[in-house]
Amino acid sequence: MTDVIDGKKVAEEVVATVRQGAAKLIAEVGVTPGIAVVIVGKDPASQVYVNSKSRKAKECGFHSVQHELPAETPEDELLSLIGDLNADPAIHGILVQLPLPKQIDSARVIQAISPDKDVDGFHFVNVGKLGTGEIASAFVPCTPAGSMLLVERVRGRDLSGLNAVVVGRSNIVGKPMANLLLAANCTVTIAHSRTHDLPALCRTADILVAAVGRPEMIRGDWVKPGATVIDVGINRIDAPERGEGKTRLVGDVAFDEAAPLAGAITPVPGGVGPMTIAMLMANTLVAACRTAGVEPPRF
Ligand SMILES: Nc1nc2c(c(=O)[nH]1)N[C@@H](CN(C=O)c1ccc(C(=O)N[C@@H](CCC(=O)O)C(=O)O)cc1)CN2
Repeated sequence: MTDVIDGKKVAEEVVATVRQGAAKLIAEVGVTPGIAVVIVGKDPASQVYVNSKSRKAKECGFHSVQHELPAETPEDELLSLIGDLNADPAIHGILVQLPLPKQIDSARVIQAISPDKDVDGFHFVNVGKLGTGEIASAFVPCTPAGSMLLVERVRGRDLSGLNAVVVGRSNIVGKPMANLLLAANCTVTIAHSRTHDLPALCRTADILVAAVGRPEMIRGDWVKPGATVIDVGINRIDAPERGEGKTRLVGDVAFDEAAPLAGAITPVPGGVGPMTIAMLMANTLVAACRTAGVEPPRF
């Protein structure tokens, strides 16, 4: 029987551990984990995500501040806010919601965040630590960190001897996910739009990670029987069968075709997505623990 991995449930478990860890840090050391969530503009999906992040932070017992800046905010104004947050001792984690409006250079903004407060794990220092296997002291990007936790639930922490194929080479998901799988001793291939015979390559994967952003691109006959399939895609498509103008979310994997072959598979919604926000809370607690010189819980 295929195991449909319940990302919501695992995310709730992570959040419960964070809540306990935060309560302990507050009670024993007097340090309240603090997060600043920054959004520029009014992209509706981004607004939903930042509101969820701020709400989840409060649920965890964090000090949480949300900065909502107008879409036309100049880059130097955002950089100045980041400078203030870097200097604020009550803030341990800074999150700038992506994408940013086009007048702002996202790379410059990310590199302006102190690596010690970079709970998104996008700063070169954290990218470099992950790439060189210094994972214990890095902040790992939330979506791949959460995806890895789901893989571990199915396969354990040591993935020696397993072939992993990551479809997608983004800095936010594909590359860090490949590094995490490599650190767990997988044999890893990163595939992308120029890869030849992608279906055949995917059929070699014991662990198949789809992070391409193309609705249902990965078909059922691309999946090796028994594989663990992690679908990172969140694509909104038209759903006329639900009524005029209706839409629905699908992943990068054709779930109905892939599920009968897979040993375990994440659904969309309810798979990797909820893990992203849970791991942001985990990274923020870790940031606060490091500042306080306290050992953080292991996730
Ligand atoms: N600074 C960042 N920006 C963005 C990140 C990020 O990690 N850091 N990731 C994405 C968006 N994102 C969080 O920011 C995110 C995406 C999806 C979900 C989620 O829970 N999805 C649900 C479905 C939600 C829905 O109904 O629309 C699911 O998959 O079950 C959480 C967070 C881009 N920007």
